[in-house]
Amino acid sequence: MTTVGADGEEEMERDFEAKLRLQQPSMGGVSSKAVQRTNSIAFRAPQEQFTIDDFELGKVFGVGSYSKVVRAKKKDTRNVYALKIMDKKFIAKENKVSYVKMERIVLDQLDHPGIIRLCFTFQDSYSLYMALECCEGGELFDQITRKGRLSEDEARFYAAEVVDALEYIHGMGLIHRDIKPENLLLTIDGHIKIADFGSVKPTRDSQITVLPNSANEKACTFVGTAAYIPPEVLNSSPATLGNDLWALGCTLYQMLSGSSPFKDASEWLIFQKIIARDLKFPEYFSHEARDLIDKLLFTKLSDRAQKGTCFMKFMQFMNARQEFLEPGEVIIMISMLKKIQKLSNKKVQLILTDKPKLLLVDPSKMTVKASIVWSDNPSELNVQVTNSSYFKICTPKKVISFEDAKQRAWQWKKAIEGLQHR
Ligand SMILES: Nc1ncnc2c1ncn2[C@@H]1O[C@H](COP(=O)(O)OP(=O)(O)OP(=O)(O)O)[C@@H](O)[C@H]1O
Repeated sequence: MTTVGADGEEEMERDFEAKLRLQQPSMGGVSSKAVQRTNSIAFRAPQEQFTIDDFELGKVFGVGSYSKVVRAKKKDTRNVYALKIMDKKFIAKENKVSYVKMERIVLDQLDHPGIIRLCFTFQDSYSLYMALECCEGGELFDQITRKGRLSEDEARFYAAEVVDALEYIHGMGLIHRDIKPENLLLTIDGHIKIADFGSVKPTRDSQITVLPNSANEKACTFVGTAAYIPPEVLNSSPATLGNDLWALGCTLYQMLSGSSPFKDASEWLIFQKIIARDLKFPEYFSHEARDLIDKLLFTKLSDRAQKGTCFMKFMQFMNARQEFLEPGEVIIMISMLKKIQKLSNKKVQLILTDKPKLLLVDPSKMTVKASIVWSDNPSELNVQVTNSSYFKICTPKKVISFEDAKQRAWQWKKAIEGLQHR
């Protein structure tokens, strides 16, 4: 980890600000592009000249290990933010400079409805401030604590949203490394947003621009939270995407049972449990939930990270209570999309099955809202792609427009046309 003195503080201020310029990575560009290490970055979220007096401060949303997050209303615009306030001296003393820089730089380049958005930053002599999109619904952790545990339907809904955002994060070549219910925040209307990107690590082929050395930094350093750390990290193996799968397994277990699977009185005892894979399922877990969690918590990394099997188990878990599927009917493609309407846009799951069937499902209840009449004839059913994020499904009666944050518009067209020509 970086040792920080007065120079460290200066470096932190400089990197936090956007004094430096450079090309932005092309979003959705070539995935094999190497991690860009650079001294200069042109930030999307601007460094403003605001002061804390420009805001009316409200309740404290939460306190992290090196920050306090406060509800803050900008006096002139009346816009509300979650202001993450970090004391410069404390950050320097606690060696958290690299975390702050990483979070600032990474959040700036991410753009997904399931990820907290960074709006702008500013600073004064004592503190660094990050104005984040506000999550008024609190932490998923509190939701679990309040209810004791969540139903499988609720867990399915949250798991689908987390997986959606995590797929995007992994697709950008990032390992989050601190997935846990405390870092899954809820919007006022109950949707999940992943927060706390201080522990993020870019993979070698990441599309994200980072500062020099930060891709190698902390590679084998112990980061994250004890109860959610995979066994290989305890053996000093470098971080992989498998870290987040393991943590997702622990989080899903916690949603369904109320506590994390390897909970114990001390970190040492927790680590013993993790290494021994001392995993017990309450008897009320469904077969599908057990199966998925069991897979996500495979000790052997190569088994855990086998994408196909994980996806299959996830689908089985998601399908477990979906009466709209006939026995043996298989989901070919599923996406959380925005259905674009005149007055307000709506989040929907678009599902394509092998029947073939095209269904619009309410993601919070997993109930069918509408079914698009299937036809093998392209004049009666076709997909028009505007760009990788926008497409329309057209039938003689109806045209439905969608926005796909994961930019899979062309994949949707291919999947539907593939079934028409089967
Ligand atoms: N955008 C937000 N909206 C509402 N609350 C938030 C937001 N961001 C963070 N919080 C709250 O503040 C807490 C601390 O934030 P965060 O995890 O980012 O801080 P940290 O110092 O990086 O913490 P950690 O110790 O987990 O690394 C969160 O757990 C959450 O309760």
